[in-house]
Amino acid sequence: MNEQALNCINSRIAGCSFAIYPMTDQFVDVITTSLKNVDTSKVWIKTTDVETCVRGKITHVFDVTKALFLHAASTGHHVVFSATYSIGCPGDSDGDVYLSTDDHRLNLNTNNLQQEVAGKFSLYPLGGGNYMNIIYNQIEEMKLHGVKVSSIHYATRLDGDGKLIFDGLERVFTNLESSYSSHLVMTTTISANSPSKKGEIL
Ligand SMILES: Cc1ncc(C[n+]2csc(CCO)c2C)c(N)n1
Repeated sequence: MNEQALNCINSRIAGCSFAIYPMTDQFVDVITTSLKNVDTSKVWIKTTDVETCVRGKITHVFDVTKALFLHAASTGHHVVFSATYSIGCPGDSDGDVYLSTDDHRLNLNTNNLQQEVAGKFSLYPLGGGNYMNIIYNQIEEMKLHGVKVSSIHYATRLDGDGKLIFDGLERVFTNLESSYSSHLVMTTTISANSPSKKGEIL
C-alpha cells in the first residue's frame, strides 16, 4: 500500500468546508468578528473569499463550526450557515498534526447562547451498502436530541435550538463514521433570525 493510502486509514481527519452568509450590510464585520471570537487553535483553518475550511478531530471541527455560527447568529442579524462535513480519505495530510490534540473543547461557552434556528441536513455514507437504512436510523437518532425532525425532499428538516441541532449533527456524524461508513459526507444548511415565518411557502 502506498504512503497516501496508509495515511487515509490511520489518520481519519475530519473536515468541514462552510460559509456564513449574514443578510446585512455589516456582513464583513459579522463574519470576521465571529472568526476572531472563536478559539480555532485545535483545528487547521483556512479562510478565503468563498469559504472557511477547518480540519482536525471531529469534536473540534464541530466545536468550532457550532461556535462560529452561534456567534454570528447572536448579532441578531439573519444569518445562514452552509456546510459540508466530511471524513474518510482526504488525500492530503497537512492538518494531521491536529489529530494529536487532546479532546477538551475550547468553545464550550457557546452553550450559553440560546438561538432558535431552522435547517436541514443530508447524509451520504459512502463506501457501504444498505445506505437508506443507515440514514433512516440516524434520522431516528436525531429525534432523540430535542429537535423537531420532519421530512422534506432530498434532506431532513430540523427546527429547534441551534446548539441542540449542532449536537445532534455531531452525534449522527460520529455514529456513522465509527460504525458504518469508510467515507462519510454530511451537508447542512442552518438559518437563524429569518424574517420569514417558519416553514412558510413563499
Ligand atoms: C465562514 C466564512 N468564511 C469565509 C466566507 C467568505 N467571505 C465572504 S465575505 C467575507 C469577509 C470579507 O472578505 C468572507 C471571508 C464566508 N462567507 N463565511
